[in-house]
Amino acid sequence: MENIKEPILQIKDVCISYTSSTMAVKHVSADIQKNTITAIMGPSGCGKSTLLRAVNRMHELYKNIRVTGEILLNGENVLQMQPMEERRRIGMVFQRPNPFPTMNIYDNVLAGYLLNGIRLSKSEKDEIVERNLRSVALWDEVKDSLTKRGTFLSGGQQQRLCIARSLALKPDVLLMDEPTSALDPIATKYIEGLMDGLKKDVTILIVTHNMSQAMRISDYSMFMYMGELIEYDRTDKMFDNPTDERTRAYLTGKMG
Ligand SMILES: Nc1ncnc2c1ncn2[C@@H]1O[C@H](COP(=O)(O)OP(=O)(O)OP(=O)(O)O)[C@@H](O)[C@H]1O
Repeated sequence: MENIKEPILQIKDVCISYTSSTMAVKHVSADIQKNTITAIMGPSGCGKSTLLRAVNRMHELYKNIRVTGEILLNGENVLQMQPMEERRRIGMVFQRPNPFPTMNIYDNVLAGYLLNGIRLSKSEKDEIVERNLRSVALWDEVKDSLTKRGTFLSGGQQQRLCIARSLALKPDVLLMDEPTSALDPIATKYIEGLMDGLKKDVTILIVTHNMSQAMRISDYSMFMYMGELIEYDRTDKMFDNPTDERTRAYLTGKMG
């Protein structure tokens, strides 16, 4: 694989264990190119979500988990950043859309600011809400119902709202853990269609089970197997001509 010219994120020899006897992620190293989409693929249980969560320090919610190695964001160690700073710079979108149920649509977009006690003028708020709802192509659909709860929206709209909420803080990196797996095919296509346009502002790292999705949307792909990063390359190269037999077996459906 070519050298990554402008790595925004550098994962260096990361190992993650939930228990003392097994490692869920084993010595993973990878540089992630700025303003691209990188897909993380692999069979169930291979460590994709565990790795993604560590990039956002979500692992700190788990008892007894152990993370070694370094994860650098623009050269700064994420694992040692102030949690609030780290959450602002690295956003996350989950499998199930999770708008804050007590907040209306407008406040959901601003949630990162509201929850962190960051004060904004009314015009700043209006601007942030409109700009971010436009970036996920939701503005026209909700501009007349901004005071309604986010949970009134369809699943696909809720997920776009959650993406807008993450983008509102202008993160450097957006992590997405199977963001369309709970959505119908039309809502999925819609979100996939947006992603290319988001790359100019944010670097995306996405876990997906869906190989054709990875092929459609990503510039680079990683294939993980039993905690190891087996192959990492340009997506077209990996799908056309994988180097490792295990990658080939997975991509041709011979491995779960
Ligand atoms: N909270 C946890 N406690 C203990 N072990 C866990 C925990 N979460 C995950 N694991 C284990 O870590 C390994 C990696 O799991 P992980 O969820 O990261 O895989 P994955 O590739 O994301 O799987 P899937 O595609 O099914 O979501 C698995 O062996 C899993 O059983």
